[in-house]
Amino acid sequence: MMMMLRQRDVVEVWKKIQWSAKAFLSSTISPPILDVDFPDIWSKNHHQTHPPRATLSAANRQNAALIDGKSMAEEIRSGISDEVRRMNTSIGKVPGLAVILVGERKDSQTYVRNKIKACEDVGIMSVMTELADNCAEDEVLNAVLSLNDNPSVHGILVQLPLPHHMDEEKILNAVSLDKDVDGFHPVNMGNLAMRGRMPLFIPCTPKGCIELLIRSGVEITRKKAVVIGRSNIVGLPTSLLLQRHHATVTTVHPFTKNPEEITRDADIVVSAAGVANLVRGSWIKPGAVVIDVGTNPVEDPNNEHGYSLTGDVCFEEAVTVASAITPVPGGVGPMTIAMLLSNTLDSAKRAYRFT
Ligand SMILES: Nc1nc(=O)c2c([nH]1)NC[C@@H]1CN(c3ccc(C(=O)N[C@@H](CCC(=O)O)C(=O)O)cc3)C=[N+]21
Ligand SMILES: [Mg+2]
Repeated sequence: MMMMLRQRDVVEVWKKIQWSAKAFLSSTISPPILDVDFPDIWSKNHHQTHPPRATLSAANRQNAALIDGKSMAEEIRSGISDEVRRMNTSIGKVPGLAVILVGERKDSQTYVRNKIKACEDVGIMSVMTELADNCAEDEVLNAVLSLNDNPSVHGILVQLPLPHHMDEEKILNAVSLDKDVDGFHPVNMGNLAMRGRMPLFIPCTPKGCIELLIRSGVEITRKKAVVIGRSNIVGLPTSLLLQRHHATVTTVHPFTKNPEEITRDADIVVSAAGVANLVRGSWIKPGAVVIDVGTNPVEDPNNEHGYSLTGDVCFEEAVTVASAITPVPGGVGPMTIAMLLSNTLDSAKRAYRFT
């Protein structure tokens, strides 16, 4: 069922990349795959070919330590709160975060509300720009540009995904490099990827994953790490960051042969696939550390909203095999928000040369 990228597709895609398409199509070498929109479709078969999911019982006891992202995030936030107070006392300034929300997606509204509440809790000033689903791309662009020029704003976050009619790349490129607290600007991402360079900001979720590992006493250097997923916002920067921490990193994605076997070789597994229960207990090497980035909505009649959040990892199974594991919720999610606050504080300190 896996989608294959045929040569014809590759050429079609390549035609979109105009700057050197002609040169390549007329040459004898194959065009490199620089697909701007490759289909990251995970096979749902993994679920069906496995035995039914285990449930936690005396027979399969929990062995893994729980990595408590919620309380680690609280600790970090309390430190940020102290720093914000110190800044305010000594120079009369506080960090400012601007959030741009386009459209009416319920999940995006919830995330944005949580981020703004987190700002309030630590004394970071926040401003919110809400735009309608059908607004023009230029309105979003203008909002970004005016925030770029606003000296009391030190971080700009454009909540993703944007409505389909908008050019996400164009809008993210417009965010001022030194206010890019999400770390999604291609220059920040490029600097993260290149040796000897320092990005101004590291994307929040990857940074949160590393912080979880370090605070749990997990040594990253020399470890085999597998990152499941290669999205721009999580999988890719997490791979880069683990590599900078001297792990040997393998990326698993929908075109990977034997993802189960490859994952089972890892000392550290970070899953950011966005598929509920993709990673079964059999994917985990005994004693491995599992970081579950997935926040997948699954139907849940017992929940007041009719759905609840579940990770990429089949928790009941993995918890009997791993040495440590993050829960969902209460793992990576709260750390993502803590890192956003931390990036915003860093940005304000840089802007005011406050140390
Ligand atoms: N420009 C941009 N930056 C982002 O960082 C970004 C984004 N767009 N779009 C959406 C994703 C998703 N994301 C989450 C943040 C916190 C939790 C979180 O705190 N989760 C809680 C549970 C929340 C709940 O129960 O609703 C937890 O895991 O414990 C989850 C997901 C940031 N994202
Ligand atoms: Mg992905």
